Amino acid sequence: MTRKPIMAGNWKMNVDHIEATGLVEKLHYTLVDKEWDPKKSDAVLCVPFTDLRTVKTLIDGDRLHFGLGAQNVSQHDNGAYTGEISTAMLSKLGVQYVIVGHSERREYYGETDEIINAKAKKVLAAGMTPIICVGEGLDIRKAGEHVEYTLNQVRGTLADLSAEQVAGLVIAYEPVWAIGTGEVATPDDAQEVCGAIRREVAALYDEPTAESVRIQYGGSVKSGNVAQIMSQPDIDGALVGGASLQPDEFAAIVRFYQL
Ligand SMILES: O=C[C@H](O)COP(=O)(O)O
Repeated sequence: MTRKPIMAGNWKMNVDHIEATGLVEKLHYTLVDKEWDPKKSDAVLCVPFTDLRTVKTLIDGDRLHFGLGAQNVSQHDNGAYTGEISTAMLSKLGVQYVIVGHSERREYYGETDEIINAKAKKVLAAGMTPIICVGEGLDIRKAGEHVEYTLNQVRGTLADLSAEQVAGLVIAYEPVWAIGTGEVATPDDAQEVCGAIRREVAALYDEPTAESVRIQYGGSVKSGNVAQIMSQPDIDGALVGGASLQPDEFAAIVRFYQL
């Protein structure tokens, strides 16, 4: 089984909808210049809610080979949840991927594995693909408990999902201490946990499901370290923050196989 690499740019709370047009166009032209082959890697743009419509219009109008992603969603269907956005609203806009449980959502907005699991179920029910984030903080890493801690998050966030659902989704392993810090996990560190996640999926489901699920690494991924990270057997892509705001950098990450 060969898993198609998936590079997702998480713009976080950056880039308004006017700026988004320039960023997407620059990224597109850089990739065209460098002869990116979209059959070799998926490129997904996870943009702020207010940019979704603009980016979707560009993708459709210019037939760009980018997947469209959101960074969060409500676990509720509709109703009195001021400020929230539903899966139905996202799927109507043509969103294909939704990041759920990013460590910033866990840390600043109190998202638990139960909430993230509920969100993932809603995303799947709406026909979109969740990118489920897991990963340990520095204290857990220092205590040497990072594998068990992360696997616990995997079990919690995948609870009650079917093998078929898990086979099609994306799990992003992001050690919190490596996010936005310039401190990248070594390829071996990243592989240790990504390999453990795949074995856990095999134990919870079966081998074909584990072979099919795509596992990303995230945390200070740049053009200079992506090739080494991607050379690891259980790493199928990257969830990229800061470097996804720079068209040259993100284009190089998407074309990691040519570096
Ligand atoms: O979602 C992306 C991650 O939080 C990684 O962010 P970063 O590439 O800026 O370290």
